[in-house]
Amino acid sequence: MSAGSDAAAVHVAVAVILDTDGRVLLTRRADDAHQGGLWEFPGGKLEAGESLAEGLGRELREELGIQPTRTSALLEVRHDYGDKQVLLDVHVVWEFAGEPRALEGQPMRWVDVGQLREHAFPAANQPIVAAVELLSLPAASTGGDAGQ
Ligand SMILES: Nc1nc2c([nH]c(=O)n2[C@@H]2O[C@H](COP(=O)(O)OP(=O)(O)OP(=O)(O)O)[C@@H](O)[C@H]2O)c(=O)[nH]1
Ligand SMILES: [Mg+2]
Repeated sequence: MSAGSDAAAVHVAVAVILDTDGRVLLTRRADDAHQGGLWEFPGGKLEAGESLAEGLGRELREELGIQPTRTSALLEVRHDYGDKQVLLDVHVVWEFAGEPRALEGQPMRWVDVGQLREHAFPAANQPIVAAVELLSLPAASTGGDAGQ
């Protein structure tokens, strides 16, 4: 019937948030959430009638208390978890206002791009990690020296 269609997919705004050193902000999903206990890029489901920019801004305000001020589209990922289909609309947040705080009590950490693969992510995130590794970022963030 609707094979190949993603009409039933949940549309999710996902943010790859960078600091001035080119590190990436990760949060960990609650144990009882879908894909619980895994690391994620902050974000969440769009509400009815909401644009991507509105949804991204709302989710980052709710989860972290920040406001994105410079963003660009990175990629879209469609993934079927079996119990749920998602469309991840991924944007890079190059600049933001405010200081991120884990407002929902979620574990949160800044990681160098070279450390991303040390974290367990939902399966849909693998192409996101690969795309982030290809971004042009400060050399320190790509691992190797790891000096702070
Ligand atoms: N935020 C986020 N969601 C992801 C990622 N990867 C991934 O598969 N998802 C999936 O996207 C879906 C929606 O994300 P979410 O649970 O953050 O939505 P939300 O913030 O609106 O949560 P809520 O329903 O508790 O209000 C979940 O099924 C989640 O498993 C990711 O990197 N970040
Ligand atoms: Mg969320």
